[in-house]
This record gives sequence, structure tokens and C-alpha cells, in this order.
Amino acid sequence: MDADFWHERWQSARIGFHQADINAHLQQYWQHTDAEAGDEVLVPLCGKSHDMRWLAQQGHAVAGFELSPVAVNDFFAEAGLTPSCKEEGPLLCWQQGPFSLYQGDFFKAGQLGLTFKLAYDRAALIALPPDMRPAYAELMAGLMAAGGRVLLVTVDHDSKQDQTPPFAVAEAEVRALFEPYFELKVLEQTHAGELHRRVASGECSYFDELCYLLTRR
Ligand SMILES: C[S@@+](CC[C@H](N)C(=O)[O-])C[C@H]1O[C@@H](n2cnc3c(N)ncnc32)[C@H](O)[C@@H]1O
Repeated sequence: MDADFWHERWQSARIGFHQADINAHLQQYWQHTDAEAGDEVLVPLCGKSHDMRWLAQQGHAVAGFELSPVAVNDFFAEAGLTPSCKEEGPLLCWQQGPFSLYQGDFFKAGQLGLTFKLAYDRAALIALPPDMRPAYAELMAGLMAAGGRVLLVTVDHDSKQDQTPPFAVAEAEVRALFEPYFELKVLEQTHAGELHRRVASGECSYFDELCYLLTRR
């Protein structure tokens, strides 16, 4: 997707991907990252996710990357925080308390010279069309320290409406993208079945969520 697609989504508040609750996979599987309080967590394509607040509650600093100024503004406003802002290379860094939200194109994050021991991707990989995913995996590999861990949450489905996110990314593709850089373990695969609104409406016959642990070599 190009930047205009996402800016338009945020400006018109068409953000069905935003979850009111903390992600269940994050709460259940974060412990598998062996995270230590104080470690900063990279959250690519972060939106205004409440999951960042949950990570901060676990004692982490959070480095989110997000294209939309609307999302960044909403995140701090909803948290009751007033951030400061400074230029960091090609990005703007909005910072307050444990949160540093880098506003701009995540694909420029390599220019900041940062490395992370922890990362959390929910709806980032699956927001990207196929041709952008190899560069995303390479960038994530470049940002993670050796031994660093990524909790990755993806979806797989057979929707005919496959031109817009959330894109189906099958396990085989996740392996092809990340295994050159990471050890990969599937933590869970949930089958939503008929209870899922996309299945109930006939849009797809299955809609699965997969949760992976990636460990940087
Ligand atoms: C599907 S949403 C997921 C947001 C968040 N991870 C969540 O779970 O709610 C994808 C987000 O990525 C942002 N985004 C898309 N392309 C981006 C890019 N190149 N750099 C930074 N953010 C981007 C969009 O604005 C959008 O907020």
C-alpha cells in the first residue's frame, strides 16, 4: 500500500484494524520472548495500538514507528500524555514517558542506527503487499540484535477481497521471509471458524491467526 492509502484511512477514521482490547496473543506469549523489564520494544507500523501501553506496563520502553500523524497524536492524547518532538534523521520522534513514536516511513528506520533486543509485530507484516515484505523482513533483521526476539502475529485466510489488508500470509511465506535471519517457532495457530465475521458473511471459508516467535541468529 502506498502512504496515501494509510493517511486516508486515518483521516477518515476507517481503522477497523485498531483493537479496543490488548491483543490476546501478546498477553499469552510475551513471556516467550524472555523479555527483561527495561528493554526497549520495537513496534513497527504501530498505529495507536493499546498494546504499546500494555508493554509499558510490563516495564518496557516502547519505540513505535508509524506513518500517520493522526495515529501518533491520538495515541498520546488517549494516553493523557503531551509528547515533545524532535527530528531524528528522516523521521520525527514524539516522546513522552516510556514512549518514543517515530512518525514517518518505517522503511527509513535503518538510518537511525538503532538496534533492539525485542520487537512486537501485530498487523504490520500483514499490512504490507507481497512485494514489500522481503524488504520488511530484511529491515527487521537489521534492527534486531543477535539473540533478539520478535513476537509476530499474522493472519491466513482465503478471502477473495485480497487487494487490501489484512493480507493473508501463509506459514510457508513467513518461513521464506524470516528463516534466512531468524530461528522460527510457531507458538499458536487459531482457527476462527464460523464465529469470525468474515467467515460468517461468506467472505472467506477460514480466517486463521498465527503467532510466531522469531529469534535473531
Ligand atoms: C493494519 S495497521 C496496524 C496498526 C497496529 N499495529 C495495530 O495493531 O493496531 C498498519 C499501520 O501501519 C501504518 N503504516 C503503513 N505503512 C507504513 C510505513 N511504511 N511506515 C510506518 N507506518 C506505516 C499505517 O498507517 C497503519 O497505522
